Formats: sequence, structure tokens, C-alpha cells
Amino acid sequence: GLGLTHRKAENFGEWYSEVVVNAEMIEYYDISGCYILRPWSMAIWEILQEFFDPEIKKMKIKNCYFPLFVSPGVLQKEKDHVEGFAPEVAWVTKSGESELEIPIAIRPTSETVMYPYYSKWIRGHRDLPLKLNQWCNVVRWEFSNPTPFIRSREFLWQEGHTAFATKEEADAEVLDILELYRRIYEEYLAVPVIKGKKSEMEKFAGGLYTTSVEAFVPNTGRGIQGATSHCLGQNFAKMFEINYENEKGEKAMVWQNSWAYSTRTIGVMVMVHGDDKGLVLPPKVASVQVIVIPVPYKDADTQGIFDACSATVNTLSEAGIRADSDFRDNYSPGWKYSHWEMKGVPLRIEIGPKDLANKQVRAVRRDNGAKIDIASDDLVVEIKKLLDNIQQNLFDVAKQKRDECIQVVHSWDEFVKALNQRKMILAPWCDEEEVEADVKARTKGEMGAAKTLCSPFDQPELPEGTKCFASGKPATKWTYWGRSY
Ligand SMILES: O=C(C[C@H]1NCCC[C@H]1O)Cn1cnc2c(c1=O)CCCC2
Ligand SMILES: [Mg+2]
Repeated sequence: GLGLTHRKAENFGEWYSEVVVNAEMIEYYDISGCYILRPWSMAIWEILQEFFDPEIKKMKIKNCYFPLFVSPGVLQKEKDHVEGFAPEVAWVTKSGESELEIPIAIRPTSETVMYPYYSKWIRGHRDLPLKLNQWCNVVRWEFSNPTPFIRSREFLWQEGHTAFATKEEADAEVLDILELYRRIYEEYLAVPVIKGKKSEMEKFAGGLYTTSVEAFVPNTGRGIQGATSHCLGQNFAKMFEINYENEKGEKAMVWQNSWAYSTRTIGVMVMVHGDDKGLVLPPKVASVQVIVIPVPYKDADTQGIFDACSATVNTLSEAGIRADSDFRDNYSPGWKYSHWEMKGVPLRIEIGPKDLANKQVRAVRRDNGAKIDIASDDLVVEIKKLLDNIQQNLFDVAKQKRDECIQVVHSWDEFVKALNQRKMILAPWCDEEEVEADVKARTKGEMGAAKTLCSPFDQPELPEGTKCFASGKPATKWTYWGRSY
């Protein structure tokens, strides 16, 4: 039949895999960890791109495209950048039958591809700021459990790479980009996120500091890094000799940022909003916001019903609403209801003989199943209101569920208890790296260890004398901890 065989609350992993396939978002591929993005999910990626790309263009960031291949020399150039990641780098070693003289890496990220040319292009202060972005794919040969959208060996992302004369400019841009990432999650995907700073252990090793938006999946009790915006400081400038002659004629190194969001955003949305009927799409990212379904009745005016459906689609489309109809005569209305619910379409419109006679349509909400009769004359206004309401409701429900998962703790025992209750834990911490390492060691297990997710910019009051939950030393900041993806 049409329905899912796994329930979200019972077998999350199987439920998720089934939803992304049954909603026609993903097709599994014969190479492990690689997935086909079908139009239903590609459309979401494009909608997010249509928001983000104009926004970075407003910031005078320009798109470019660098090669997929990285020569080994530069990849190894920034030691702490690559050492921890080396096993994930995929290499081309042959062409046809012949071995390549020198193996070539496939980009896992593009710092080392781009920065030798930043060094060449940035000579004087007039060459700054240099602000480039590229929309591309990257390859990371991950070994831990591959999951569509969330962890795949190839994924799509944008990666921004900017260079400034001053740290102040870099610091400001880090936060401007992070706000765009928050908007992607909260305004488009209806997923609540927390903005914060990564710990020294969790930050991008090659950088100065990392900020991120952190999401949370209540069903698994795991945090997930939604997107990152790093200040690289002058680390890469030193490594790749990216310096310039400043106004005073002195040689100075640039200050750099790099920032990315990826197709992982789509997986987070599926996990947060999906239910036992399948995908639930926030209207803002739904390629079809309204599906119109005729409900013919044996001797009733079938042509009239089909005409009313076409007119409804046209009226909505002209008003800028993404509407479509399902006129297939080889499926029953009931089958169609289940099919479009599985695909997560936010609103269904049914038109049967009674609706026709009463010059109305019946709208059914995907988020809460509510049925609403709408006079055809009020169609556009009422449908727009419903779509806005669905968008807001999905966010509110997700935020309420996420907030219920947040647990404030003050001691180790409370921490362990909350961890076992699959919570997102807010704890006072001394911010010492070896203490984080110790927490990881003490919480190691088949569910994975606890780690810091971020230290929220929005810090609660930290009373004088508050102790670190893990070390008992004086706490210096509130930090979110949890198991993660
Ligand atoms: O990619 C980044 C940092 C940075 N890259 C550019 C966009 C923003 C941000 O993600 C971190 N990183 C993650 N994963 C890997 C690498 C790596 O540098 C390098 C080698 C293989 C795997
Ligand atoms: Mg990784």
C-alpha cells in the first residue's frame, strides 16, 4: 500500500529513509553514501538558493567557480587544517588504464584550492575586500553511517571565502552571514536554531573561531550543526602568504572568513516536521503549495468539476501561489490524498459536486488535518492566509518541541540524567578544552559521546561563583551540550 511501514516515534532511522524515498525526494544510488536528488528535493535546494544568492549579492559577494581537483601539495599545506580530515579525502589516481604521475584530490572544501590565487590577486589594499562564493559539490569519504541529506559522501553547498584588511570587517561579516543561515532555517524551513560560538575543540581547526546555527532533532535527542560561519583569522593568510601593502606602505596579512550551508538543511527539515503520513513541507519551501483534486461523482457534472479545478489552479497561480492539479484518472481521490500527503504538500483542495453547487472549495491542511470550506470568491485571500498560518504553525510547534527538550543542569549527575533523557543540555562550563575531552570520555558509548554544540550568544545570567558542571572550577559561560549527528 501507500503508507509508511515505520513510525517516527518507534523507528526513526527507518522512518526517515522511507519518507525521503516515498516522498520522491531521494533515490538510493549504487555507490554507498551517494544519493540521487530527485526534483522534489532539488526544488527545495533551488528555493533556498533563490533566497541566499541575492542576499550575498547585496553584500557585494561575487560568485565564481574553482576546479574540483586539488593538487596534493597545497592540500597538505595547512597542517592542522587537513591532518584530522585526511582519511576523508578522495583521490583520483588513474585516467583510463594509466596511473597518474601524481594523484589528484577531489575537493572536500576549497580553502586550499582558492587561497594560492587569493595570494596572487591580493597585492594592494585596493584589492580588498575580496569576497567570493561558489555553489558546488564537495566529496568527503565519510565512514560513519551515511544518511540522505545529513551525511553523504558527496553533497551540494555554497562556500563563501572572503578576505578583509581588518579583523573588525571580518568579525562583522561572520555574524551577517550567520543571520542569513538563521533565516534559512527559521523563516524558510520553519526549524528553530540557536546561534552560538563553537568550543575550541569543536571549531574548524584551521580557523580562529567558529560560529554556527544549531538545530535539534527531538526524536533522536541529537543536536545537528545547521550551518557554519568561521573567522579564519590570519592563519591561512600566513600559510598561503596572502598579504598586501597597506595605506602606510607596510606589508600586512589579510583577515579571512569562510562560511557554508549545504543540502543537509533539507534533511533537518524532513526530520523536524515529518510525521507518520510522510513529509510535511513548510509552504515557503514547497514546490507545490496547493494540490487541487477533483472528486467526481458518478452522474454529477464531471466536466464542471474538472473546469472548476483548472480555474482554481489558474486563479491561485496568477496570485503567485504554487498550485497544481492531479487529474489522473487511474487513481482514486483517496489514493491521491495519501499520495500528496506523503509528498508533504501543505494544502489540498478538494472539489466535488456539493462544492461546485455551493461555489466553494474544501481545503485540507497537511500540518494539522483541519478541513476548511472556502467560498470561491475568497479563494486567493483565504489560501494565502492558510499558507502563512501553516508556515507559522510549523515553526511554533517545532520550537515548542525543541524547547521542551532543553534542560538546564548544574551538576554532573543532572547532566548524565538529562543526556539519557535525550535532552539538549544547557550547562555552566569552565570553557577548558581538557574538561570537554573528559566529558566526551566519560559519556562514550554506542550512542556516541556528548559534546558541546555551541555557547549561545544569548547567554543567561551566570551568578558569581557558579561552578562548572563537569570540573567544579569557576564556570565562565553557559554552553549547550548533547549527542549530535
Ligand atoms: O570545510 C571546512 C571549513 C570551511 N570550509 C569552507 C566553508 C565553511 C567551512 O565548512 C572544515 N572541513 C571539514 N571537513 C573536511 C575538511 C575541512 O576543512 C578538509 C579535508 C576533508 C574534510
Ligand atoms: Mg566532517
